[in-house]
Amino acid sequence: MANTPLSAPISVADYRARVAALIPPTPVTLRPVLDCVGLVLAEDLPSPVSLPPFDNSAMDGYAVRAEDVADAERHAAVALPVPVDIPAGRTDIVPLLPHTAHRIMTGAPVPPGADAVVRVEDTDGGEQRVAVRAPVAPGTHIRRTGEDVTEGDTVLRAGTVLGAPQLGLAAAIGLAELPVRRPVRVLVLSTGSELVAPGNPLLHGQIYESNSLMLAAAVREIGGEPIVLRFVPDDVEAFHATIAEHIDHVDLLITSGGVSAGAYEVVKDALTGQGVDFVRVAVQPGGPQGSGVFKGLPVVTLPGNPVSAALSFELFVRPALLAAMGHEVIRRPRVRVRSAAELRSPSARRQYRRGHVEDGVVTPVGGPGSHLLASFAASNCLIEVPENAEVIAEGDLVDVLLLGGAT
Ligand SMILES: Nc1nc2c(c(=O)[nH]1)N[C@H]1C(S)=C(S)[C@@H](COP(=O)(O)OP(=O)(O)OC[C@H]3O[C@@H](n4cnc5c(N)ncnc54)[C@H](O)[C@@H]3O)O[C@H]1N2
Ligand code: MOO
Repeated sequence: MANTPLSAPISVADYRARVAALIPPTPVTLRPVLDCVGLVLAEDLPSPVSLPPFDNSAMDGYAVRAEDVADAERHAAVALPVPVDIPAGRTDIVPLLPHTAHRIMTGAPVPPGADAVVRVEDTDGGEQRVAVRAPVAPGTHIRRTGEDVTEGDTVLRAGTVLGAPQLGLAAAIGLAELPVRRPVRVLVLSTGSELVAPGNPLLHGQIYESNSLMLAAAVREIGGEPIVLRFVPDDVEAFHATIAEHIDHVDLLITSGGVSAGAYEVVKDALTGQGVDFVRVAVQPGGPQGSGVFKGLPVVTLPGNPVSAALSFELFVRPALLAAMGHEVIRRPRVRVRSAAELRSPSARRQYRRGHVEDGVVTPVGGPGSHLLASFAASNCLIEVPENAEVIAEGDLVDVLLLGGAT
């Protein structure tokens, strides 16, 4: 039985801060480079090597002294002996003697004594002797040591979000593992006796369970590791038994459903008086919320209506999880655009409507109902109607949060 009275509504900002305070930063761990995609670097990285590590050729051709081929022309080639062949990967050093050429491949070390590379296209391609048909200026087609990175330079700063170019750079300076904040581990649990796992037949009165999958996907989208516990029935003992075995291995428990004012509010019944506070946030959808620490485990209980659950995750949980993983940018991009339609919102509550923004104009998608998941799935932004606005007129400016996704 749910019997805790709901307290006065608290603001979106205050509730966001409350949830953020629940989830401490994850520990720093060393992970193989490829397992760091999307994670945040925890320490500055000085490069142990220069890049390039040695002067090397940018072209397949011949390493020469520029002065030896200064008179070369298309119809008056300069002929030079080719005593040495330098494929990429050759590690011994054979200096270039004046009036000779070394055949050299892209990426191979330029021999001491050479100051330019002639492209093979500007020669006859000879192997013992080469006819050079064009002059080159000193320095031509040589990639200098340290041109990209100087040994000891900080190449990646703590706080960098690691994508493909950053991970490529880490490998290029010889690192196999990186210090990162490990992904948050989030237990996702849906409740509700009406819920049926997708793939099974439905009886009248039942619906498919979708919140656990949606919330787990949202955790994964930001680089977290969800563990989905498919719904438990509206039964307090089953709820406690279900989470008991995971409680020591996760950073956060997210539940959906069972937090409003009805008679079978299992989440509320199981967690009231156990470190979790149930409150009302001045937002629509997503009003009924709960959060706290249960037996040492941070818990956020989201309302069950699918759009309420998704939006609550978006507003309160997502920024907290991103911050715990070391992200500095934890909010969605916000832009101010014109509304293509009139919007009505309850007073003293911030409303988030689903919308589609394009070319500076946002068009609402679907109504305000928190069961309208298809409208959410067809949106690319959230329209933020402030607490003090009950009507947004067509053509008025509104803030939208860019979600990406549907275009
Ligand atoms: N008398 C009142 N009734 C309600 C109030 C209220 O203030 N007074 N608040 C409403 C609001 S707002 C919301 S939001 C919901 C929140 O209720 P619960 O968190 O207890 O959620 P449920 O009742 O369990 O479910 C609500 C709705 O969502 C469907 N649902 C739940 N879980 C899932 C899931 N995992 N996958 C798909 N769909 C799910 C469920 O079948 C219900 O239709 O309470 C209002 N009522
Ligand atoms: O606040 Mo409920 O979360 O609107 O649907």
